[in-house]
Amino acid sequence: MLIKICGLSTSETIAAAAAAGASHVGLVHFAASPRHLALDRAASLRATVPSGLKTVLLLVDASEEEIAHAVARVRPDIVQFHGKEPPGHVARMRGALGVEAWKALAVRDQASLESAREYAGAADRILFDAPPPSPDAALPGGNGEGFDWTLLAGHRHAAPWGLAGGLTPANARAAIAATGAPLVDVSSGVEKARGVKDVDKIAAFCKAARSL
Ligand SMILES: O=C(O)c1ccccc1NCC(=O)[C@H](O)[C@H](O)COP(=O)(O)O
Repeated sequence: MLIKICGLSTSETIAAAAAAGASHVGLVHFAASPRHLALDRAASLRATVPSGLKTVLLLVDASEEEIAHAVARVRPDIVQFHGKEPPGHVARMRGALGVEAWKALAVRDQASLESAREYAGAADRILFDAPPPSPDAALPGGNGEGFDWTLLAGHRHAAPWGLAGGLTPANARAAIAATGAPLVDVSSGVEKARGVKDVDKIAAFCKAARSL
């Protein structure tokens, strides 16, 4: 089971994710987020990530120049595109930068699952996430909101994928059982306050995700 702990902002919580058996850590570079890291801070945290744990840099609707600059500064293994980036943009950046590209997509209904097919070949992984709670929400993700997982049951995926949105230590096992997700991604569900991670919740989440 692949486990991504997103929105980390201290070396202690990165170490806790590694100790708990996470496979990926996410660093958010998006000014409106309570988990936002300036590039210098993201680069210094990235340097503390143990080998074997992959670093995901999360960006939202950044320009090609901004993405190239961020990747050169932080040197992530993966860029997670969490805005409205079209397939061509994701494919171009993936080719130009030589990093893996993941695309987060909001799941509202069966049609939104089908739209993931447009990213096959462009993105290395699709993250199925909840839509933001309202059209004018400040964040497109990381809101602790879930969606109807049953939409994913039996879905024929066109690309590697993962499940995000409202996951917690208490529901991770049921979510994996319902969807067959090969990767789970959590942020709010392992926090003690908005933007502040809890090392015990990180450990509990990883234990639950590995318990099937
Ligand atoms: O975490 C943020 O602040 C954030 C900001 C802008 C876009 C995405 C963001 N987070 C994405 C994630 O942390 C996860 O990929 C996913 O949305 C799950 O979040 P959560 O429901 O909080 O577990």
